[in-house]
Amino acid sequence: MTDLPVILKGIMTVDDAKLAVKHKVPAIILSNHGGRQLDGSPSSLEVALEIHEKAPEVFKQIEVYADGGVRYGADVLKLLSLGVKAVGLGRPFMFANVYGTKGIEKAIEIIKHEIAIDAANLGVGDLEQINPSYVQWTPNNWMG
Ligand SMILES: Cc1cc2nc3c(=O)[nH]c(=O)nc-3n(C[C@H](O)[C@H](O)[C@H](O)COP(=O)(O)O)c2cc1C
Repeated sequence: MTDLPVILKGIMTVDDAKLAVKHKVPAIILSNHGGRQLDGSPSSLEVALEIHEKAPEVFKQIEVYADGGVRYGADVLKLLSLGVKAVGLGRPFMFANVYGTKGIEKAIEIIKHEIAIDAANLGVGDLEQINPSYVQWTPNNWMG
């Protein structure tokens, strides 16, 4: 076994997020595994929004991370504003890797730049200060 913290990836419901809190899991990753498994499954942003609406305390009780479909700085900011602590990107780096290390470095540079200018345009000088008031949320249309 390992002494490293074990966290749960693939959380897709409010109830499962609450169960993770109950069992004192150190962190969860909201993820539909890049939407590759189940066509029509909600995005991690929609799941984050549902947690924000139904059990916002979860974001304070446990570290919540998210991945899936994050492509632009604004995608990162939307997730962070809901209380997500860290965001993952999968395929963008996989594709950037066609150009090797230089491609990965360029992809990091682009997303960092987008996060910075989008945060500045929002008037957020410090990402620690971002919160749900920065986004006008619309209802989640997922009917799963
Ligand atoms: C080729 C490929 C294989 C993957 N295999 C797994 C896997 O075995 N287990 C898993 O939890 N997620 C897997 N994922 C999902 C990633 O871990 C991650 O959640 C996803 O790629 C993030 O979404 P994005 O690619 O839209 O950024 C895979 C993704 C890709 C593209």
